[in-house]
Amino acid sequence: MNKTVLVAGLGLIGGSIALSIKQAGKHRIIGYDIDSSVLEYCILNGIVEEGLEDFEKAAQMADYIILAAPVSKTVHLMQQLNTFSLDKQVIVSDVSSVKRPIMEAAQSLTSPFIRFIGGHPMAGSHKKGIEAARVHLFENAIYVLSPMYNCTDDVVEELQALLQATKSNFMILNPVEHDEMTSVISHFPHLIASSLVHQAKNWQETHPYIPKLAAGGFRDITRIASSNPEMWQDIFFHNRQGMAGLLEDWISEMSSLKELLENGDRETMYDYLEQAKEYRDGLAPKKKGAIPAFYDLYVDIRDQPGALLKVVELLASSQISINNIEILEIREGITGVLRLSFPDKKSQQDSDRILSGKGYETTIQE
Ligand SMILES: NC(=O)c1ccc[n+]([C@@H]2O[C@H](COP(=O)([O-])OP(=O)(O)OC[C@H]3O[C@@H](n4cnc5c(N)ncnc54)[C@H](O)[C@@H]3O)[C@@H](O)[C@H]2O)c1
Ligand SMILES: O=C(O)C(=O)C[C@]1(C(=O)O)C=C[C@@H](O)C=C1
Repeated sequence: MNKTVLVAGLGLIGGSIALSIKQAGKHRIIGYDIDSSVLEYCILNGIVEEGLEDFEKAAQMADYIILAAPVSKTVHLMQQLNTFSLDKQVIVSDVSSVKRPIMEAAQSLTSPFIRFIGGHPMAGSHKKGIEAARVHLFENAIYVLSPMYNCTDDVVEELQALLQATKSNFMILNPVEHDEMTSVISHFPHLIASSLVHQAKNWQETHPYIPKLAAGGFRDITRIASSNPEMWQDIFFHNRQGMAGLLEDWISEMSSLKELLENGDRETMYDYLEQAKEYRDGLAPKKKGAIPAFYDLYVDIRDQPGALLKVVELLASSQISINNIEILEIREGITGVLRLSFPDKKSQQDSDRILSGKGYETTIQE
């Protein structure tokens, strides 16, 4: 009989994990969420086989539990789990963006039936909720696991076998290493993105055309400021010491930059920008990591009605599969460029050849 996976918290992340496990077809999936309309949606759309409003009952049915609520709520769910009467081993994991509070809560788990392995899939979106869940969300992403001391290798391997359905790449990290690195590469950039938006908003009071001038650059660097405030305040709260430390670094870096600007030192400024470019270019999507491993091709489709359909048809007729399509606007409401993401370099290059052969202006993302 198939083992049962309980996903508790069926939003963007829990929903995406449930969808990928369901697609792999090896487990029975049940769901628990504090919001009954989310459970209804999941049942209606076949994301879970059963939705339960009683967490204890759901936990008793499960062989695996994935906790996918906001960080504070996940800590609370872990405390609840510890009081439940369980009668068989259950492997429990979470998806929280901060690991220290989770692993501290894990140390207080006294139930002999629970094996806890912290988890964090390093992919997501600025969207929230079950409607935003996607089966391929974690494909090629890093999935961090932090096993508790009482987890033997076979328990970790068993969880990995389940999460293999997400097609992500596992990395074992301790919670301290995890939090230090995600602070730099995920949490702090979010804080800065929000602060840039506030700066623009303040300037708008005296410069009313600011929003009209907000072009690609501002939109790219502030996309994540459109994320779920509830989730992010929780992350910042649980990682407030890390954030404060990074803010100190940042303020000192900004002071040096200010000096550089005031001194009009063009050569040093050039080096500063060049070094940043080199490092950023080295994070190219094809290198697996925080940025998903896709091979992108940009196709100019301005003034070409029906171009999306034509492009897809051309590639489909050559049996090329596309991982993702995004229509990038050159200006608000004006379609400019298609970003096509492919699973491998060959598909990217073949598509480039086919489309440029048909007169499309294409650019490969290096
Ligand atoms: N959004 C991202 O990009 C991202 C990426 C990786 C990890 N995470 C982590 O994933 C977790 C969930 O984030 P999300 O983006 O899926 O949020 P979300 O808002 O899309 O979904 C959260 C879900 O949890 C449910 N929920 C809230 N409290 C609950 C409780 N006490 N019991 C059961 N269900 C409860 C909500 O009803 C909702 O359906 C967070 O811990 C976050 O740190 C988020
Ligand atoms: O792509 C986004 O919008 C995200 O913010 C995803 C992102 C990140 O890369 O920082 C956000 C939080 C997570 O815990 C993991 C991934």
